[in-house]
Amino acid sequence: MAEAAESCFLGFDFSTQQLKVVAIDGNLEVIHQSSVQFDSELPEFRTHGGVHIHEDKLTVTSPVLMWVKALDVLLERMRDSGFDFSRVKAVSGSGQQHGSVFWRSGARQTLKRLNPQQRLHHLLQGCFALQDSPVWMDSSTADECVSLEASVGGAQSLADITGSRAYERFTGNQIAKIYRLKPKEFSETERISLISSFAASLFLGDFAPIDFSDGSGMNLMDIFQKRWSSVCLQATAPHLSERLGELTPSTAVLGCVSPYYSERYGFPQNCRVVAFTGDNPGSLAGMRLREGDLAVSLGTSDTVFLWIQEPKPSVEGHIFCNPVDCSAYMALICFKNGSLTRERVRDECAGGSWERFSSALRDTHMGNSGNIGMYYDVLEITPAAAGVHRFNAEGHQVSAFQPQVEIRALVEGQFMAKRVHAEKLGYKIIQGSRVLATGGASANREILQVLSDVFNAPVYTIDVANSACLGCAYRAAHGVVADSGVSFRETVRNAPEPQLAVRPTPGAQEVYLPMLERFAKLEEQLLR
Ligand SMILES: Nc1ncnc2c1ncn2[C@@H]1O[C@H](COP(=O)(O)OP(=O)(O)O)[C@@H](O)[C@H]1O
Ligand SMILES: O=C(CO)[C@@H](O)[C@H](O)COP(=O)(O)O
Repeated sequence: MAEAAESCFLGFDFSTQQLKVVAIDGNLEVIHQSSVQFDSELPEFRTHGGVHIHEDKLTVTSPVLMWVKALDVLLERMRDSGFDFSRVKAVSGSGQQHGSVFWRSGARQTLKRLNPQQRLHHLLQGCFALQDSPVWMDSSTADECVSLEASVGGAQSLADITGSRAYERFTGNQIAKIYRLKPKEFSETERISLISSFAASLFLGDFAPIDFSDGSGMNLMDIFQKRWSSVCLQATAPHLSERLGELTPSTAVLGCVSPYYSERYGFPQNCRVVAFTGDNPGSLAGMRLREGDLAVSLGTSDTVFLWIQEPKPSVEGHIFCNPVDCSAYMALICFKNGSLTRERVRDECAGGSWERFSSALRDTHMGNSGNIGMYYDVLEITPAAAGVHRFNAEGHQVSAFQPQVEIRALVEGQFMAKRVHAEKLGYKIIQGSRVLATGGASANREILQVLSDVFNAPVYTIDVANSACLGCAYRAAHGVVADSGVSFRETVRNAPEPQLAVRPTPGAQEVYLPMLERFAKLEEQLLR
């Protein structure tokens, strides 16, 4: 035990709005947490919510050097606070899913010869063919999606191969757009990484492979064979397999950290780098999800995901390879209008205060007297709809609600959409079902109460709001023993269990069952 307390594992998360890290010791106890907010701490990149929304309102990118500089700042801050890097046995991490990094020819040589006297963002400034990386919020590739689906025989055929029909934010469609609109930059590109494998490359000092789980979010990988689908690659861009490199199991050790980290920060030379993955797969690991549980992540995006054994891809939602068990899968639904929409309504109806936002939820009743709202500030993913739509108890569209009613309508509407769409994918709430909540908004008890009431199930949380970081610290610890046959479940056996946060209010089922039916019909009506 004493020896275990001496060792340490790091989990990083390059998410939409910030870079975060969690350190655990060998007993899996959290010993350090830190973060760098992109908008406020790196203002020179002029992002809003970590991104740039372009004039067409569909193209959304982030400056790649902002992520690199955030890593400089985070590691320097840890060193200056006395963090002992010499204890770190392994690092792993995650990134917002689907985003892509285009490395310029020659970048690999630069990565292999990093001068420890200099900051990474100076060393790597010439390394990117595209300075602005497409990210998951982008929805500018509708044409590429149509063309990819047509080339494989339709949306369901594409889902049968890659786990998802064509989605605008998925990396293959983003690559096809860059190939079409920026042929010069594309031809200068030596390697295309996901944000997760890009981050792993920074630690490795070499190009890191894309892992099976995050690779499932590209519309390019055959999720059953766990290799690139040649028909999808050909439909996307020429010579793509060389540019994408190999795929790797999500539990693989990729190598040791670059000497840069030993010399600059004091990492041991044999500190292992375990494959990085997507932030939702990282959260699945951090929440120690069990079959039957439903996870709800309330970050910049809202997502709902589950552990599944027998995947049945459909034209709604996504199937990804499971990040901790190679024989399993995970199903995921993504909602683009998550925290940023809650923040807008908080600012307009609660004077910018979460406390007043929460009071409004406490002071209004379940079911909101029959008022229902759907808030799609930006073109939604699930369902593909835009605009704000409010309906009164008689089902008539109205132009405004009172502030308190607006707040409840937003939160109830967001959670009813999650339940309706999860049930469409076959998820059933049964006796003993647990909802596991994570992400920034899971710190808000009143929001969790609405979640619990709408799902009529108890909601659990873990101590660390960033389950992706924690999950990747666990994955780092697992990676060093995975080769000797130890399972992830075995590795995290003694980690703290999720704790009960709230139970459904008595009577919730009677209120929400009829309301969910109304919500589903109104949503269908809206789409028509
Ligand atoms: N008390 C709170 N109530 C509701 N939402 C909150 C609260 N505190 C933080 N948040 C939300 O959490 C969001 C950030 O969540 P996080 O999971 O860290 O995002 P990401 O990982 O996508 O960068 C913020 O945009 C903010 O709206
Ligand atoms: O697109 C998806 C999942 O398919 C998003 O969930 C991104 O992975 C962004 O994650 P957050 O930064 O919101 O956690």
